[in-house]
Amino acid sequence: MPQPELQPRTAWPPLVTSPRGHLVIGGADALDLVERFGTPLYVLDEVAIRQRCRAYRDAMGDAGVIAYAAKALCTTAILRIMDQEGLWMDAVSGGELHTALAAGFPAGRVLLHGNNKSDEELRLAIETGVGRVVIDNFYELERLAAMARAAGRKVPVLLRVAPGVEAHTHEFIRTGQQESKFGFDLATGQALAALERVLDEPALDWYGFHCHIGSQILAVEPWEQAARIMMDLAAEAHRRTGRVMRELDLGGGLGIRYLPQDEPPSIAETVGRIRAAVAAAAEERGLPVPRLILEPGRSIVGEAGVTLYTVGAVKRVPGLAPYVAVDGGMADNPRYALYRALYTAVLANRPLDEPAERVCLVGRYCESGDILIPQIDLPRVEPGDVVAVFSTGAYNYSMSSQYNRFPRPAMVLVRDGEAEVIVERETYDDLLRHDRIPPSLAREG
Ligand SMILES: Cc1ncc(COP(=O)(O)O)c(C=O)c1O
Ligand SMILES: N[C@@H](CCCC[NH3+])C(=O)O
Repeated sequence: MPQPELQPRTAWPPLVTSPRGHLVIGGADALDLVERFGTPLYVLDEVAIRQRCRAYRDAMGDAGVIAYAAKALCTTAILRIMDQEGLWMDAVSGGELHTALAAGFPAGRVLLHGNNKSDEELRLAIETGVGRVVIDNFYELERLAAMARAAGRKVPVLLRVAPGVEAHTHEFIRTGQQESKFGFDLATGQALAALERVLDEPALDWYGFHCHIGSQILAVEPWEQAARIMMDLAAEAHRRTGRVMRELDLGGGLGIRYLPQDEPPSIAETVGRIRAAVAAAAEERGLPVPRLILEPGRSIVGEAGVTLYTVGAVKRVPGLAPYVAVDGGMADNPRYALYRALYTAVLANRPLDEPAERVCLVGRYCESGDILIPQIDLPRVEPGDVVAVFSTGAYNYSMSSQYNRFPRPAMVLVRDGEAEVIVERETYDDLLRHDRIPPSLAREG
């Protein structure tokens, strides 16, 4: 049988090894983490997260604010870090807002998103005084206005617009196209109609427009294009209403490195070029430069995360790439199943060994699509090896499930070799927490 040509061991992520020859994450020996906390284990490098927060803040300077998109990874400890780093936060549900409040995150620095916000969510936003409600549609606009009036509040708002920018990313994570479910349509004039309605409403305080073009974007041009489109809208709004847009929110979406060959633009370059594009577009249209808001999620926490798994069964069939099954899978990382997203990995217990075979890394869920990495070159894998999958900090835990009744993994935060649990490993009893056997099913006798 012809053997595939194996890729040499990757130089990225820069592999740091311990004196025992194991992978080091945030100064900690990965095998020590496994011994203490078990697998599967989400490991987050605190220093890497804080560095990215600072890179964003430094690049933004006094031009605006960075609102961490909590959908990428939302736990109280993570939001505490975002608060300490002086970021705002983008919450997309009552649950994320509740998590923020539980973490002591100031409501005044929260933006509330959502294309179908419930009355309860709008009420919570009004009562807690969130910094901005990003209105998505007319139905929400009228309900928010009525609730704000009833509460005697003036609610600060942004209007979300579908700008018609096509970002080159998976269609399921593209959001800026005209036919998107999110936001007021630009082409048919709905965005301006919404603005006129908001300006008529004393209980709503209009700050500006918002758009988000997609996620895992690896070029800056789509934001530059969005900046021009949104400033055209601001100019038209000014002509029609005489009102100046004070803020422009261009959403999140900067991509990260999942594979060695991925080359996302840096945070500094991305924010610098977006700032320049907004300033130039404002000047060309004779408008003041609006305060800029960006909402990065993945690019803050994605590369800071590594998931550790223990290898169990290895199925070797002549003529087929071996299946290497680990003790997690699509329920802790559904991104291959959802988007065919690719990852890279090493054996954490011997990361410097040269690859010896091309394997398919699968999970333990009862689905053939339960694949973590369809093809990866690894040293000859044995049961008991520990696999480290890189760049799992974003949209892994936040999209995890208890499918097949496997409890969710724990999450630890590491810094300078010290590890602390920030999400406890779920137990079998946790799986039963919301189950009820109703009286009609109670056993007789
Ligand atoms: C409105 C909005 N803002 C911010 C984000 C964060 O995106 P990312 O994690 O790609 O930076 C998203 C998700 O794509 C979003 O829908
Ligand atoms: N969940 C997606 C990104 C969608 C972001 C939310 N608008 C992912 O894992 O890539």
